[in-house]
Formats: sequence, C-alpha cells, structure tokens
Amino acid sequence: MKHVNSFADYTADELKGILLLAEKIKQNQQAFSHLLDGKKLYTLFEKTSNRTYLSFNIGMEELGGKSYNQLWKDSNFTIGDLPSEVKYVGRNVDCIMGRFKKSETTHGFMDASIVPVINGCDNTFHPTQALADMLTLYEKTGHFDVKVLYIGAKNNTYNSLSEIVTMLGGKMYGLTPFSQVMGVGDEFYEGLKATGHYEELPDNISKEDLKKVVAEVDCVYTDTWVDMEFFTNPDYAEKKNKIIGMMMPYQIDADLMAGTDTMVFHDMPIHPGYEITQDVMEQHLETILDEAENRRHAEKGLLVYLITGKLDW
Ligand SMILES: NC(=O)NCCC[C@H](N)C(=O)O
Repeated sequence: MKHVNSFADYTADELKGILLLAEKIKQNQQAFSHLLDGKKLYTLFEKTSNRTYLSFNIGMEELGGKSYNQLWKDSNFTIGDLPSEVKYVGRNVDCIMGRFKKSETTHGFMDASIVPVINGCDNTFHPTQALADMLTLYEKTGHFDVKVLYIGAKNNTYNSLSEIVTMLGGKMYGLTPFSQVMGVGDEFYEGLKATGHYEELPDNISKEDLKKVVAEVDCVYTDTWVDMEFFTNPDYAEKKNKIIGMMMPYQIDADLMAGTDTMVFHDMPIHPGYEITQDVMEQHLETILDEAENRRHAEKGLLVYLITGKLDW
C-alpha cells in the first residue's frame, strides 16, 4: 500500500507509468468507466477548494467508483483520537484524499491509515497538482524531461513540482524571493540541488538574464504569493501586504514573455494584477485550463494505481 506525499517514495518509472496510464484513460474514457466499480473514495477538506474537490469526486465517478466528501469542520477529527478515527474511515473506503493545513495532520493520517492516503495540498506538498502539471507538459512537448522556470513564492506547489521535474530528468529553475512556512527545511532543497537538475536563481537577477532563462524553458510557472488559508484572514492582512510589496517586481508580465513562445502555467486560483498580469493570464488561459482539467485525468491514473496496485491496464 502506498500513500502520496513526497515523490521521494516513488521511482521515476512509477511516476511515468501513472502519467501514461492517466493519458490512456483520458483518450479512452468509456473503456475505463467500470474499472473502479464498487470502490469508494473519502475526500476531506480542512481548507477551501475548487479543483481538488471537483477533480477527485468526478474522476472517481468516471471510473465507476463512488466518493464521499466531508468538510473538516463538520467531522469528528477535531474532538477525537486521530489514529482511531482514521482507522475507522479505512473500514469503509478504499482510499482517502485529505487537504489539511499542516503536514503534521497529513502524516498523522498516513501513519494510521489502513488504506492509501493522498495529500490534497498541505503546507508542504501538492503532489496531485504536480502530476497534472507534468501530464500537461508531456502532452504539449511529447517528453517528460521538461524545463520549467517557477517565479513566485517557495511553497507546496513549488516543492512538488521541483521533485517531479528533477526526478523525470528535466530542469527546474526557481526564482522564489519569498518562502511560505513549510514542513521541509534546507536539506530538502540541498537534495534537489544534488540531482544536478535544480537551480535557484538569485533574487537580484537582471531582467536580461531572466529573459534568457524564459526563452530557454518550456514553461514559466507561477502560483499565488499568499496561500489559501491566509488569503482572507484579517490577522494576516499586514503580512499579506508586505509579501505583495516584496513580490511585485517578480510579476509575470508581457515584457518578460515578449519574443518567446514559452508557455505560462498557473495552478489556479489566479490573482491577476499580482503574480501575473491580466493580459498575460488571458493570453495563456486555455493552457492554464488544460492544466487544471488535467488534475482530473492525472488523479484518475493515480486512483487506479493506488486502489488496484496495477499500472498495466
Ligand atoms: N489548484 C490548486 O489546488 N491550487 C492550490 C493552491 C496552492 C497554493 N500554494 C495554496 O496553498 O493556496
């Protein structure tokens, strides 16, 4: 039984296998519409969601399975012993997808669960977003060893994307002047650097040098500068304004992208006028929506693998 948190628990061949299976299911939806008949997925949210909620619930239905969704605030996880509650869930379903605020909760689920647990985005990793990003890059370039330049906050999305790009033999460039509080330390980034497939760009990189990297990569990627659990929190307002002030020079704008055919990716929700300008967002929206739709397709490949234990369907 496997959980899904850091891709370090997987091999590159396993990740490619999941993505190729996802692509096969996407191209032959009808042929796979009963593969998970009788199987059940529990989805649990401590944070807000659009894509994670829809993609997992509809994806499970499209495979013939059923899903049961609950909000953390309506659950009894807050008032009881976590391990025994998690074990109880496993008596009912074949897989759990949880979106929790802190990696400690994700680990609490993974340590106790008798069925696979998928991290649906905590403060450290966002593996299913990275699988969808890689599926989209594979569809658009025809290969897995892609080059990505991420400009934005160092966060959950960045960590998982960096893991998958480096593991599949591509090149990850990061320009991340601000770092969210996370459950990984310097050793995580040292490990990425040691692969030879990961490079952090200096905050004071010149526009000219940055544009050279933009022209070299397959895609420029950005994400919100402020994670969802803080976005509308009044106690965080002052910090949020500070982060915006610090990050504004790193906005993805038309000047940065000028003269290239480099794609722009965003995991959504988008905040035009902050991490990306309105015009660049509009110009690349179809690609971004392909990426968002691929959450469902990538997760279908993953669910089949986790629940059946097989990739060669
Ligand atoms: N598509 C998504 O699932 N988006 C997640 C947003 C990630 C962002 N770093 C956040 O934690 O709010």
